[in-house]
Amino acid sequence: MSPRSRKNQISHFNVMVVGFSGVGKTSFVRTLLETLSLDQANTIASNGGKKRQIEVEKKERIILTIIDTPGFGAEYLVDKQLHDITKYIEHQFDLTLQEESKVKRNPKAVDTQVHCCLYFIDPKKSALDEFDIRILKRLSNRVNVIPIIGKADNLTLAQRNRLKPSIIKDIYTTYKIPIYGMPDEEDDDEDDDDDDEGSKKEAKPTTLDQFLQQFDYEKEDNDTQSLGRDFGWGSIDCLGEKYSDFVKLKHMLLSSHRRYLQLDTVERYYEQYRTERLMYKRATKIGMVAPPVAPSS
Ligand SMILES: Nc1nc2c(ncn2[C@@H]2O[C@H](COP(=O)(O)OP(=O)(O)OP(=O)(O)O)[C@@H](O)[C@H]2O)c(=O)[nH]1
Repeated sequence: MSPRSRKNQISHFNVMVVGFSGVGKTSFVRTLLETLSLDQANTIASNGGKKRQIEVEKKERIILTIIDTPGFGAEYLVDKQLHDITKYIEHQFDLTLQEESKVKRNPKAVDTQVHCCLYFIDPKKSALDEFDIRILKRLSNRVNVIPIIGKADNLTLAQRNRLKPSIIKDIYTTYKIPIYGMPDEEDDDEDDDDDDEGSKKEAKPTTLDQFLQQFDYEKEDNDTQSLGRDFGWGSIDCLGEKYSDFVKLKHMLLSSHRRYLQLDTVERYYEQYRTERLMYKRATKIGMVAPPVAPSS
């Protein structure tokens, strides 16, 4: 590939932020955009300003799209909101499926699949509750999920040190939710049979522990360019490793893990969705599944 065509190659990377209302999703997005020295001209607003698209690295030509979803509100609406979020993710798979089935594919088709979903956990909780579990289970069926402890500056160090292992235990051991980074049993078996394949997989970073991040942000009115929160008695620098894992997460998302997240999306989630759709189509064709009936008025 010529240096010129490599330069012109664009990689789309799409990240979704999900969580209950007020857990700091939008503040996180703002922080990320601030640290990327966002050129406002490159920001596009759609669906009420919930989607932002930017070019993050000139050399690699990555276009980052952040989908900021409305926070979960009343408990009775959680399932409806969750349904809308999963429908959005599935719709992006449908677009790829449609594109793939064309005789002549569009070489400029944009990859809109959601490569990663950051799930913000309310720091007021002492452990995951039934809603978190339900949301995490459902999302991790369709997308790479990375759990985040939002607004963790509200916690003392002791509280943080209790909450983090408790969440890890719930996800890995108690509920066995297949979030991003969870080693899956099939992979272990394959590794035993195939050493080469095994060594390739080892290269994939799988440290869930590092993914539980905490964030803090409020931009100063006088714009002194410090990304932090001023409490009067002192201020917190959200880019400081002492207070927040923001810098680590940003590096993982945009550099060290980006390709793995994109690959996993295609190989694991899209392929699974594609198989489900094709099987459903075949089943409806031979009459095993009745097509959905419109409700009678
Ligand atoms: N202490 C603290 N406050 C925060 C942090 N992040 C956000 N906040 C504050 O929490 C409030 C809600 O933050 P948002 O970022 O709007 O939360 P959200 O999750 O986007 O909320 P919805 O849009 O309702 O879903 C705001 O007043 C923020 O200033 C944080 O890391 N620490």
